[in-house]
Amino acid sequence: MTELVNISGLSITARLSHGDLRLLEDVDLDIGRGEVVGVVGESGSGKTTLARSVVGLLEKNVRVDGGSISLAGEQIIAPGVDRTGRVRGTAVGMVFQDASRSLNPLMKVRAHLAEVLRRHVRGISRNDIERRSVEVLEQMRITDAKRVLDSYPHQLSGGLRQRVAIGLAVVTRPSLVIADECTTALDVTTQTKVVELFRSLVDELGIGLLFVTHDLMLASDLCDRIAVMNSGRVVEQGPAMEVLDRPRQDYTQRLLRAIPTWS
Ligand SMILES: Nc1ncnc2c1ncn2[C@@H]1O[C@H](COP(=O)(O)OP(=O)(O)OP(=O)(O)O)[C@@H](O)[C@H]1O
Repeated sequence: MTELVNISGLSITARLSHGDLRLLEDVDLDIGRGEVVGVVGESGSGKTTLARSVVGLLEKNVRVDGGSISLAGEQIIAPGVDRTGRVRGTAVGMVFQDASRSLNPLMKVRAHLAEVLRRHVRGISRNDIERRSVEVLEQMRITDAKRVLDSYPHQLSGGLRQRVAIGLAVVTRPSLVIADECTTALDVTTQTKVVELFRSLVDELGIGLLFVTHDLMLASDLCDRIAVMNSGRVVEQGPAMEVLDRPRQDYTQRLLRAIPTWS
């Protein structure tokens, strides 16, 4: 599998009024093209910090003080280096937890897609915007794309809104998508459909997917590899079935025991 993302020895610290707090400690993680890598762990283990570091969306009090992140061979993050502005929204798409919050309630879906396309595809024509918008919604398995384009977010179901949010993340044809707890707000049936959609997008488009979740069952359904985080460190990583069926670390075993239906 061709390597797409290489995270090597990444350490990140937050500056607080009473001193420094280590958020990530010496994290190594690779993502290949056409590969889904799940990042799992308890609340506060550092999953979101890791995901946001790849797109440079860290808060002002947070700094990278060791290691690096490369995307398609280009270093985008290192101490004192932040080239994420040039890949965010173009080479890297993002989907966050709550689609209704990432969509502007006053804008129709058509205007959302047009805004992203105009921002990232210089000189794109009106016809191409319309063509690409319909195409991406169809890629999201949305059958009535024209109706959805003419809808405001509140006129769509939660599942459809999340499909639109995923469409917005992939409309610029990124090589990597980062999804942070993007199914958490959905009911179980809709979660399953979103997971199936992600799997087919990754297989069809050959993108890499970094899938952050606290839900190990979901991770087992979708991910090729899994990294388990605890207190800012990756404590275990490997092929999903290996990590989940034969966990080596006590911490992973405890996470699995906390799922009543896991056997
Ligand atoms: N800017 C910041 N300043 C101070 N502390 C921070 C900052 N950002 C994150 N943290 C702390 O770092 C730890 C890791 O947070 P992070 O959001 O990455 O965890 P998480 O695994 O994604 O958790 P959750 O599943 O609840 O979203 C938490 O204890 C959090 O409070």
